[in-house]
This record gives sequence, C-alpha cells and structure tokens, in this order.
Amino acid sequence: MWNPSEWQYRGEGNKHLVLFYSGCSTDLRGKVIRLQKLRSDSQAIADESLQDAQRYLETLEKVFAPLLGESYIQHMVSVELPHEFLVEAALMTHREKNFDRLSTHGQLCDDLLNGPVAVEIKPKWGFMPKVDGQKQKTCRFCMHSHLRGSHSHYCPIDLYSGDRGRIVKALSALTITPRNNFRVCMNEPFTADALHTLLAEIIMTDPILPNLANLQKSLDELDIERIWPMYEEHKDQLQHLSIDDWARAVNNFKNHSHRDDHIQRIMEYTLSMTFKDCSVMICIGTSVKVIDLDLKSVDNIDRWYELDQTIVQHAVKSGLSRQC
Ligand SMILES: O=P(O)(O)O[C@@H]1[C@@H](OP(=O)(O)O)[C@H](OP(=O)(O)O)[C@H](O)[C@H](OP(=O)(O)O)[C@H]1OP(=O)(O)O
Ligand SMILES: Nc1ncnc2c1ncn2[C@@H]1O[C@H](COP(=O)(O)OP(=O)(O)OP(=O)(O)O)[C@@H](O)[C@H]1O
Repeated sequence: MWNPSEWQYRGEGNKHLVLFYSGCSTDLRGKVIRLQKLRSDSQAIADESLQDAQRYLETLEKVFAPLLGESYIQHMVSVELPHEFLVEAALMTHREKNFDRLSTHGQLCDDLLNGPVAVEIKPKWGFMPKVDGQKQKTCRFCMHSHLRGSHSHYCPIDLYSGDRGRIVKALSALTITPRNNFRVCMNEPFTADALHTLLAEIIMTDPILPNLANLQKSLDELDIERIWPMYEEHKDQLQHLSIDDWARAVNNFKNHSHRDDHIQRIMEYTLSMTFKDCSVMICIGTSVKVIDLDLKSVDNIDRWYELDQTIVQHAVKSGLSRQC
C-alpha cells in the first residue's frame, strides 16, 4: 500500500508536505497524504506523532467545524506510515529543505486539486478593523504588500466584496501575481477570462468568503492593539491550553458570553488568525473546502503585535494613500 513510487508531490507549506496517489489502488485513487515536517530538535517520537495527528483531527471537529460548518471541513483519517516510505517522501520536497524528517503519522484525505479545474485561494484578511488612522483606509494585506515591496495588485477587500467586477479584478490580479495566494490546476483547456467568470459566480453564490470574513472580523473585535496588552498581563494563564479549552472558547463566542473576559478575547483573536491564513479549495462543479486550519499558538501574539506595528508605521511614514 505504501509504495513511495506511487506517490507524487502535490504541495507544501511551512509545516506539511502533501503527496498525491498516482498508483492503481482504487482505495487510494484521488487521495492525498499530509505529512508533518519535523526538526531534529523536536522530540516527537512515534507516539507523539500519533497524538499530533489525532489532535489535528480533534481540533477540526471540536473547534473549527462548529465555527465554519461541517460541510467546509474535509474528512481526514490518521494513518501510520512505514519508515522506508517516509525516507523516500522526504526527498520529494520542492522547498529548500526546512525539516529533518517527517512524522510517522499523517492524514489521508481527498485530493482537492484533482478535478478537471481546481483552484486554491489563500484570500487573507477580508475586513477593515475599527481602528482610527491608516487601518481605516488601507487593508492589512495591501499594507503588508507595500512593506514587502510587492508588485501585487491583489486586494482581498475586492475578492470579498460580493461585487462581480471587483471579484474579477481581484482574480485577474491573482493570476498576474499569484504568490502563495492563488494556484490553478487545470486538466481541461480554459481561458483566464472563462475561469474568472466561473470563479466569480462560485464566489458570489457560495457563502464561504462572507463567512470567513465574518469570522475573522467578529473574532477580532478588539484588534491586536488592544489584545497585546491583555496578553502581556495574562501570559502565564495561557500556557497548556487544551482542545476542550478552545472548544469552550468557541462555545462562549457563539453564545456571545464572556465578553469581558480577557483570556476569552485573546483566544478569540488567536482563532481569527487561523481564518486569516487558511486557504479555500474550489474544485469546480464538485466541492468548496477550507484547508490549513491549524490552530495557531497564543505565543505568537508578541510577534503579531510587532509585525502589525511595523506594517502600519511603514504605511504611515511612507504616506501610503491607498483606499481599499
Ligand atoms: O503574518 P502573515 O499575514 O504574513 O501570514 C503568514 C504567512 O505569510 P503570507 O503573508 O501568507 O505570505 C505564512 O505563509 P508563507 O510561509 O509565506 O507561505 C504562514 O502561513 C504564516 O503562518 P505560520 O507562522 O506558518 O503559522 C503566516 O503567519 P501568521 O501571521 O498567520 O502567524
Ligand atoms: N486535500 C488536499 N488536496 C490537494 N492539495 C492539498 C490538500 N491539502 C493541502 N494541499 C496542498 O498542499 C499545500 C500545503 O498544505 P498545508 O496548507 O496543509 O500545509 P502547511 O504547511 O500547513 O501550510 P502553511 O505553511 O500555510 O501553514 C497546500 O497549499 C495545497 O497546495
């Protein structure tokens, strides 16, 4: 079953390598395996890899499905992989190798880029925060692009706008400068115009983008500028959060309760960061799913605050006038 020559590279991020099945087994046809990249300083042994893989599935079920809706979450099963398979799989990376080995347990799931036309969009931040100044004018993505000196004309606010013309404008910008925000897999000939028209239709009728923007915004009501001081005060109470703690925070959020609880607000902000960084997989005519729903750690809050300040200060100092 685990013959490495029957698996090929599908994609990878910072933390996972994804391979698709190209062999003859009917059970595995149309599947991918998602493997976690580990560094040698990580202590993960087989047991921990199993726990990590199970933890990911449990987080999807208890934290992200209740927020996003079951239908957008892809079904996954945890599988154990033989050592020889992992050694060969590690050689398939396309990035400069940023890991020492792969976890012994991975997730087997449907290949969402396997259809006649499939698209992966990492839409990023789809709302303008309620903070005076530059943040009211220019969206986070455009300010970040400006800091990076990027030539991309993609603005997420266009993509999330619900307006056909603006959606097509965003898709055209993504086609010219896809960066890590856009990937198209086509097994049928399609012009860019035809693809944009089809995608715009799906984006306008499927509720996924409004839902994502709404989650990003309502989980981030206070902005990092108010979250960071709360985090500095409560850091010590935020160690070792369990999946059940996160599930409780989701429940509180959905019930509009614990609005004055700082820990609750910090956890909500952290959840919003996953929704600002996930990807939407559109397999035309088949499915729309959300991937890369990894729970971010609250330990990132210092870094997020620093980056936020760097991005905004650069926009202000350089007189960025863009209105999103
Ligand atoms: O901060 P951002 O908006 O640049 O997002 C990071 C992403 O950069 P991007 O802007 O999409 O190129 C970044 O993507 P790349 O590595 O650049 O493909 C990661 O997704 C990163 O998440 P993590 O730290 O690996 O959990 C993302 O970091 P987080 O901020 O979500 O922690
Ligand atoms: N079910 C799937 N079907 C097809 N391709 C997939 C699937 N899951 C992931 N991929 C591809 O593999 C890439 C990496 O997967 P994933 O986003 O899970 O990795 P990651 O390391 O967690 O990413 P990041 O660095 O953004 O956190 C995706 O961008 C996508 O191109």
